[in-house]
Amino acid sequence: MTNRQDGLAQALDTEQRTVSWLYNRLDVARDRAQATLREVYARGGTSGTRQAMVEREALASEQARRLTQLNAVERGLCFGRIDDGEGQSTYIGRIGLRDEQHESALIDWRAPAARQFYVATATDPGGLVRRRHLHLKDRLVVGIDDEVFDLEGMSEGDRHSLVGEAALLAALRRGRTGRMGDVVATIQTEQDRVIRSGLQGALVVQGGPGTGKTVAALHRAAYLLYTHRATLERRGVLVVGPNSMFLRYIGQVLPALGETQVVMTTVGEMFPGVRAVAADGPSAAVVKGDVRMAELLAEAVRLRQRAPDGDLVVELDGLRLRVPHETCVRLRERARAVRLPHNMARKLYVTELLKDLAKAEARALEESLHIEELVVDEPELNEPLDLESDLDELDLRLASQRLWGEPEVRLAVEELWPELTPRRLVAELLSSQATLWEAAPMGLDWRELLREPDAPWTAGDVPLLDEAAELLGEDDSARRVAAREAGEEQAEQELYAREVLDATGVAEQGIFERADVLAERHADEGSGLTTADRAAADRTWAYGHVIVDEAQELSPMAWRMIMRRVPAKSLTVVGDLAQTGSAAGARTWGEVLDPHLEGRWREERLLVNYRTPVEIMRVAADVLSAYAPEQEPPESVREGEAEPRAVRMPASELAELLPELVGQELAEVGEGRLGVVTPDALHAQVSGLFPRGDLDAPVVVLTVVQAKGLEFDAVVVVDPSGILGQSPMGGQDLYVAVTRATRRLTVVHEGDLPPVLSRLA
Ligand SMILES: Nc1ncnc2c1ncn2[C@@H]1O[C@H](COP(=O)(O)OP(=O)(O)OP(=O)(O)O)[C@@H](O)[C@H]1O
Repeated sequence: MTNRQDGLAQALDTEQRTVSWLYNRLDVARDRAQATLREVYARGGTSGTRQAMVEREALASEQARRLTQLNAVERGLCFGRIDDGEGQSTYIGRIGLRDEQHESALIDWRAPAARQFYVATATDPGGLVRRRHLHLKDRLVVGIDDEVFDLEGMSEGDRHSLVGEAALLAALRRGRTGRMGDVVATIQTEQDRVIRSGLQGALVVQGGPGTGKTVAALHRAAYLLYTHRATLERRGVLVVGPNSMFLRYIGQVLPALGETQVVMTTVGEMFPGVRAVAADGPSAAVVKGDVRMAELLAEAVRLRQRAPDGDLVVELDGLRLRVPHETCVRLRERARAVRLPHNMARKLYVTELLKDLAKAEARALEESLHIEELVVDEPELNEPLDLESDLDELDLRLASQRLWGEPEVRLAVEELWPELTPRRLVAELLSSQATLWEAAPMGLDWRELLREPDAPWTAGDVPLLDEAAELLGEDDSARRVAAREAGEEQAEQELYAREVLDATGVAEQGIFERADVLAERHADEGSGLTTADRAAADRTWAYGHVIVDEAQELSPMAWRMIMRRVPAKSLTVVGDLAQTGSAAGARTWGEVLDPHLEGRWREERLLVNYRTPVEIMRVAADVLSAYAPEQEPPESVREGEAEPRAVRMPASELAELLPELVGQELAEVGEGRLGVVTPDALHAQVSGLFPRGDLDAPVVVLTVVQAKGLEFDAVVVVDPSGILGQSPMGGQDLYVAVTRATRRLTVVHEGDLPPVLSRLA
């Protein structure tokens, strides 16, 4: 055995001992959590005092959460070690663990003490002499990578055990599984800056394809939850992605980091009860996303607050109740002046109108009595009646209540100031040429909006529904009373919770930070709902932090909706302006963010591409310089195994030749995954050539919109000219398509290759 092999064997042996011991600590922690859970359940169901119940619930859910977390970190529990010049070693892992003496044995990757593992460089080692990556298979240490910052500072023994292969490159060479994995072991310094950036304010992460924007944003979510758990568990974290396929692709990253309480959604799903299933054409998308749609909707609501053409006349039991036109106008203006949402202002309007109708009823009654000409002997009874002015407040209230029960009165109110739901307002608006014409501000091409009344909702409609909900408001007085009562209850719950923490000693174990968090979790006693569940179901939920991925695709109207979800304006905005595919999307970050944040946002740039090898990136750079010359392509971190190529294939032979080509490519990537990216128009036809597959299937056929944010070992781009021509952003679409591959790229074309791909000719 050479000295070096000897050193490696020794190092593996040493690390194995540490790692086995750490797994043992993990098992002990799990057993303890399980035992506590069993014990809590054994104490019975809903019997006992309220305090006992709260105590049981608190312990049970907390231990269950802890167990989930402990189970999630089984794979790759410990992945790194840093050594300082004093001979001190620190192990870094997915979770923090302590030894029997309560001394720290494994440091959570998010803790400040772990930071040096990610940021130390040869020029600025920050006191480290070595950084070591540990590669585990199950619980076995199978490999070690060392980076030495100070050879002199290391002991003789350690110098012998030095091992080196860049951990990052090893991670990047791994075949894709169809799901994004976490990268805790290999976070790069520029990504670490993004991940650990403060919670306050908005952080924009701009970077080319494959620069790790998504992965960094997700690790940032885990970091923020760890660092600000009290705030964020209470308010929740929302991740907004471009489509449900993408959400499935990234769905395992946070659970693998032990974080399960994050709400993930798309713009099309952000209005509870509505699922956007259709897509808008580029022109309609631009108009729907235009910020002037907010004015149009506000005007559409005003148009639903009508005054009758002449006087308001309601026929009731043979009486004609007449409210003069001017009175109706005055009532409407008074109700508008309170500046409440439509449905709330309606209450005021109806109350006032009913009073006027009650007076009108009295007048009508009086007139009818006069007509009958009551002649009585007693002279004082022959005085003209004045029923209207005889009505006092109580009479008016009673009369109003009675009138509100009359269908004729309801009908009249429905005509003048109807109660509206967002869906009704938007559906009726978008299918009425006359209303659109009347409500649209100058210069907005409202004709693009026209559609059938029962047309399915699109993702572009969802921000309109949300805007409408704001303008209409809901009558939430009952909910507010309940909330006030719940607030009183909360104080009581907190007291119980604090007692629980003290009594059980759980607080000392550092599992809970705050009694109010615990109390809030139990305010929903019996429903079993978590913060994430409650937040996802509530349109008006105010999140503690929002992460928007592929943020360049969002329209100004979608931004208005997102900003409503995060009043504290604590956001991570992740995207690439060079990949904007939606005609309604962003051209600059300032243009979409300044209206909400007035320049109060900071930007980090990621410049290194971890996905696409140099050879493929050269092709992508040609596309970028033709269609978005102001944008810089990122620099690839590695060389590829194969030159990208173009294959000519007549459309008539696609059915036969494409599966053949895909088969060859699949054979090249072995266990890896392959994505076929097509123009929208070819998607159905090409999909039909392959067994239907989701992300885990070896072959997936996608449009560019669906492929956004995803990656595959091999990519076959079909009909690049079709992609270029399918929308005003076709150039950006082609850039997205050719940057999805981690190893191999093939472009299939029928006619001449578009000039931007001439490198492949
Ligand atoms: N530090 C890292 N260690 C290991 N792998 C990494 C690292 N950073 C990024 N990667 C890998 O690079 C690939 C691209 O990352 P990601 O999808 O986050 O990029 P992106 O910038 O969001 O790309 P796009 O703009 O195309 O959506 C992923 O497979 C990711 O796991």
